[in-house]
Amino acid sequence: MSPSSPLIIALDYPSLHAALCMADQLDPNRCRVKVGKELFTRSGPAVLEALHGRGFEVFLDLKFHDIPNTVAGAVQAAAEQGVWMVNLHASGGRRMMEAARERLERERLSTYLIAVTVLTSMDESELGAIGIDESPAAHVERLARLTQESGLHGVVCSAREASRLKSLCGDDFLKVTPGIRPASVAHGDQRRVETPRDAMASGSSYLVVGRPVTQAEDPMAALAAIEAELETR
Ligand SMILES: O=C(O)c1cc(=O)[nH]c(=O)n1[C@@H]1O[C@H](COP(=O)(O)O)[C@@H](O)[C@H]1O
Repeated sequence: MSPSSPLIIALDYPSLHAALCMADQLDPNRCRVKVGKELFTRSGPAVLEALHGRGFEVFLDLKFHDIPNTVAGAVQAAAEQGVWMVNLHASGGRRMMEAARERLERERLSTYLIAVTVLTSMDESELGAIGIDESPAAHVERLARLTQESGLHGVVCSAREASRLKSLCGDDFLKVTPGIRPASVAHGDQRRVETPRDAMASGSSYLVVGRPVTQAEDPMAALAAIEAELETR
């Protein structure tokens, strides 16, 4: 059964063993998990098998960005391994996104396909330095529109943009929001952050939480505090 919780815990660990130690403390009925570049590069598909075997729905976060044919093949490979969700970069463009979506349709694979808009670690000055002269919010909007027109299920954005995207793209278009920081937790490399409660209030569909839980002195207490914060919304 799919968990009703919006929480996705980012298993950003340097080994399969470390990731599974955390997964074994988590309840697949209460959260989903995310496998990212570091863990997948080290452990490969074995980590997906291990997490699926424990009953978790897995978001494979490899943020594909390449020519359409290559990305379509990579998305198919991810979906064939049974992941719940996979992502690519919206900045790869419409043809790339359409090719990936069409491949999933052709193969009758039901994995959620979403696109990263503007990384939550980026602010306006960093966007300017790569030649994008609009605010993060405006650029997120532009890429979210393109993503929706390309037929994907939703986007990764910061929770700060979620409410605008909700009115622009509708309730069913997924807003997956990393950069979640409970009030007392350091922002680290994240720039466009929101607390768990405010992220849900602004229309996020799913909250991606990594270090506030995984690097906490007591990860399970940190997770329980976030769950409690969400319950009092
Ligand atoms: O696609 C993602 O998951 C992602 C997109 C984005 O814009 N920002 C972002 O932080 N992420 C991922 O979300 C997780 C956030 O982790 P913490 O900052 O530790 O909570 C990391 O695994 C990032 O790779």
